[in-house]
Amino acid sequence: MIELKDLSYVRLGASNLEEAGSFATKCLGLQVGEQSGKALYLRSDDRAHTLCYFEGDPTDQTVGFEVEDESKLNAAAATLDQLGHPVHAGTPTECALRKVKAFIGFKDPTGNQIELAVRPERSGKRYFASRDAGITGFSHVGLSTTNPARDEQFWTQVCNARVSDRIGDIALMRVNAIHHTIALAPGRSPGIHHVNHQVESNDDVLRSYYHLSGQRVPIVFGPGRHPTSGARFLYFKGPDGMVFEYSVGVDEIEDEATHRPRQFGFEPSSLCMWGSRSAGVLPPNS
Ligand SMILES: O=C(O)c1cccc(O)c1O
Ligand SMILES: [Fe+2]
Repeated sequence: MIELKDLSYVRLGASNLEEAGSFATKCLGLQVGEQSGKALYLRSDDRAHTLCYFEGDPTDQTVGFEVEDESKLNAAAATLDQLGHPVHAGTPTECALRKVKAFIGFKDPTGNQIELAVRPERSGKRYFASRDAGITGFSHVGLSTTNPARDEQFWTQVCNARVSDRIGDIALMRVNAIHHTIALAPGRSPGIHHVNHQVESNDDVLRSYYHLSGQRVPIVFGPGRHPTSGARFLYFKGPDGMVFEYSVGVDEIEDEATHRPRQFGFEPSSLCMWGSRSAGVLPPNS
């Protein structure tokens, strides 16, 4: 079994790197860790980066997860290979671009580009952004799925994710105590559905609602509250249509051994208990 320890980074192709950088710093509230040539490294916590925008195709999107060490990485490569997922071992140049000691890349059954990494770089400097969005960290990703049951099985049976809750057939899955690190989202093609950062308080969610509205950033869902994780949230659209989510107050699963996933209906009240309706984002295109 592959054991994912944590979410490590997302890599997003940007059609206009300057625009992406401006959104990330002035709207989202990330800190530029480093700008090197055609890549922009952005920080949200004490790591060297958690988001990398690179000049390229916006459909080129990758999620990186941390695994324990190189021996676990090698075992993961063997497992994936056995299951018929072609595995690419990161070259030294590719490792340097990700600021990790080693990584492997593969595709999940939908075709999402996934990487497993060891020893992602930390920074001696604390995260300090020029826009105070109240970000406390990088928390989860929504991943497109063309077959929710098949992909839930892959993530739980191969990668040791555990289902915390389901909305219809859509699984919210954890890899540690946090309610979910991976949320599956039905879609027609692979890709990242949304990128979540946690913020400190309800005030931060609402402050951002007004700030982003003023910057003419499209708000696509919320402010609202998820009955599943209990989090208060706001979703908005960034460069090349990528959806970002702020949330605060995501539950932790207290007892790993006894937690049973709850089943929520596939209906709007399962996504927001305050009555907010999404603009085609959740469920996608509805
Ligand atoms: O936080 C959640 O519970 C949640 C539920 C549905 C969709 C999401 O993106 C979520 O973050
Ligand atoms: Fe989310």
